[in-house]
Amino acid sequence: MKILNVANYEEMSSEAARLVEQEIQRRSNPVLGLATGSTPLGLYRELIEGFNSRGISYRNVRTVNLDEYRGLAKNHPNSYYQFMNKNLFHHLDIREENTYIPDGLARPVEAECRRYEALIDEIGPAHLQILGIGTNGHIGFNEPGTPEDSLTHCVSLAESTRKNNARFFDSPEQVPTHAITMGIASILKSDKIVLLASGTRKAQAVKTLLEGTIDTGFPASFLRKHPDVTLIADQEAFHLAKAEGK
Ligand SMILES: O=P(O)(O)OC[C@H]1O[C@](O)(CO)[C@@H](O)[C@@H]1O
Repeated sequence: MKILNVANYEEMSSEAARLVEQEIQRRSNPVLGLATGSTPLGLYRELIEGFNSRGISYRNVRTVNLDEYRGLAKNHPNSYYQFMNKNLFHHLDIREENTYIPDGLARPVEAECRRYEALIDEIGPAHLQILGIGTNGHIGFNEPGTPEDSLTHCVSLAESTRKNNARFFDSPEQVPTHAITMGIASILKSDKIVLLASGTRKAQAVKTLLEGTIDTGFPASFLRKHPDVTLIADQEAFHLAKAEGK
């Protein structure tokens, strides 16, 4: 794993944007794997800036998102479909039909998971996948216990994840109990992975990622088996690992 230890959130975001833009400029039909959550918001602001002032076009870019809440319609304010439109897609020249996110309402859910995995294989896998990390080591919505060979599937969200994400909803009870997520194997299909971590809240997760064992108890640990992962983390996120000389 390559490690970029940066000063702060802004630097993490601009380093990540630099890697994404490099990928876009060197390919005729780039495929980006995208994430939600608060961590990539700064990256998305940088990409919008790159579109507005550095002339980076998304006309030929296709995107596949990691996950979507189960039971939320596309037009629900907390759906990841809305999140992506509001925080990125609506500010770029990307074509709507080139942006893919699981359908949180599709039934049966197993068919939607199979459709999404087939889509990843058909248009992708991603040339570059952006990831955040949960405090419990989840990537996408792959909670602890998820097997390494998992493909897109429906998950029951950990209470800690629902609690962490409650800040985006009017009340904690409104956080959906389930989600559709790319599996660990689906994520590892990507050519390159860029994992972002910022703030003291993520320090224990970064330490476990770098120093713990590779097993299902900490899903992000499987990233250590991938040949091209770059961790971009700021000083606060690194401080526990650093305290032990890492
Ligand atoms: O970036 P945040 O908001 O800390 O979330 C971390 C992770 O949790 C999720 O939002 C899912 O709960 C992921 O999409 C994200 O990578």
